[in-house]
Amino acid sequence: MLPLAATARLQGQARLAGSRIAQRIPSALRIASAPMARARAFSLFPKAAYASSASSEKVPLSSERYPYLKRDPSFKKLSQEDIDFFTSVLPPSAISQDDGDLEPYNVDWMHKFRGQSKLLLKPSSTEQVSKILKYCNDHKLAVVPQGGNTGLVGGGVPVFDEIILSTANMNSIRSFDEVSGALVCDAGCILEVLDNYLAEKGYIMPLDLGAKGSCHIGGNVATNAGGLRLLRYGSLHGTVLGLEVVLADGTILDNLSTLRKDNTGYDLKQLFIGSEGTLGIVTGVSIMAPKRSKAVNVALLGVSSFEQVQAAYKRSRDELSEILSAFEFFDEASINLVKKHLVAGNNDPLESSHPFYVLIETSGSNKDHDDEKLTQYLEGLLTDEIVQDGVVAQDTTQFKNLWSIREGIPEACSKTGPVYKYDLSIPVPVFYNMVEDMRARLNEAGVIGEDKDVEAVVGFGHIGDGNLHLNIASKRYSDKVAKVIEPYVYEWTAKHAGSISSEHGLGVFKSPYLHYSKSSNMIDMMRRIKKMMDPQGIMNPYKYLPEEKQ
Ligand SMILES: O=C(O)CC[C@@H](O)C(=O)O
Ligand SMILES: [Zn+2]
Repeated sequence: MLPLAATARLQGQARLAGSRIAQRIPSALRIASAPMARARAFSLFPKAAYASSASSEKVPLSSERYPYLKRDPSFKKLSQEDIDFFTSVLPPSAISQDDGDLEPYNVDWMHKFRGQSKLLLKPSSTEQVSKILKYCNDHKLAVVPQGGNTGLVGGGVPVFDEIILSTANMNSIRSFDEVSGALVCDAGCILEVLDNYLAEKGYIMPLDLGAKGSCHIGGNVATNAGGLRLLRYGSLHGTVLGLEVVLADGTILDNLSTLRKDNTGYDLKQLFIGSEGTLGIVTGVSIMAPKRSKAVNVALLGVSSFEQVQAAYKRSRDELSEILSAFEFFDEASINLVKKHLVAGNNDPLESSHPFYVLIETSGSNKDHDDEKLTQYLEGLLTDEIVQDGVVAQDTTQFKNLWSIREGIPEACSKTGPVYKYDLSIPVPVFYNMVEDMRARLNEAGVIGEDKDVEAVVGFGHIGDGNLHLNIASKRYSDKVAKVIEPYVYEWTAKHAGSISSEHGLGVFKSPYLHYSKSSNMIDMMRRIKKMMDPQGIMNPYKYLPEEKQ
């Protein structure tokens, strides 16, 4: 078997019969270094943190954009007495009433949602969180919990004058068990910091997101973040072992268990995973870290149709199943935006453009074995003309560069202005019909183009998780555009028995549409749970559950 380097550049040769494959590989060998040099050009943009470069000044108030939202008059307005109480609990450095300080906490990173909070609290212990919530509950002061503020549905920023309770000062690792891999940490630990800590010990965080440099693990849990390797490690509903949560009335639910198996009573932690801060604040997390793989490979492939993307995925499950750790796809419109907005020059790791791209990652324990498996798989795809072209990363820099293209898509989409973002769970065979339908609808409405409201309609996502990301990158908000997209996108999803949010959650953006994915009995049950756990409704109001019709 040829070493992996031999397939560093895989050139599709449509007329090549299977028996002549051996002749093709040596020719691939000869050009192995050239495309990788091009791939290096993709390292030019920072991706350590999600950061929007545009000014946040022009972001309209959420209450203006969503006029149906009305401040609940039963919530108390802040008084000096309240400030005096918080000053007795927290040091001065952990309290801010300054509009300038509050700006990045009032506005989400996409610059789509703006709240009007006048108070930011940054407790550093669970006891402080408990005292704050008890006080807020007793005085009916509304609270929005906030982690790294990388959410995509306006769930982590206030709508009106809710007090912002940030977990930024709660960032200690409490314990790590090097035998079982159980990690216990504060909610405000940054995902990437945790992953780097575990890397030194030969472990890995079981989730990975483009926002890893900024997002907090508590926020990940509260939103049930999915990410790039859910295919391999499963969802947080499986990997979280225990949680410490402060309830609305200040009660501390201490369940930072590190047990893998615990069959005693209702599994309450599951209720908080994905509850978006509406039932309580996650202050501590216990999570199962898997062993870090010793051999990791990444390949980027150019594919001519979405049918072929599916064929490549199906085959990867047959041929790479035990080492497959990510299978992502994106369309040409996605890479075009990355090239236009994030990469200097018009570099491309592949020789020419393709309608679709697939990024495959394998993570195993035996490099030779994995190289051989991946090589066989890629050769098969080429022989059967499932892919047209491809590169395999040869070192860590190239590995990062290839991932940067995929991880850079959300940032590239937001470069010219607001993005209409949809994260849909729908059957993979109809994935791309959604994107094409939407493109056709917007074209027909005459809103796509250079001097029009919409810059591009892009489709990408986690094929292995059945999760499509549909992004409509725009230059400005427009009612006309919004009406072409919604409620069509939700109706279409419901028609295909899908979910209107596969991983980003509901927040303020999707809560009115919950009925497209959940029955009225289920929504009713959710309301009852909310009322039982937060009878005053102080926890992250105006979000998650649709407004109750009076
Ligand atoms: O911005 C998006 O629509 C997707 C963000 C994230 O879930 C991703 O998969 O990159
Ligand atoms: Zn995603």
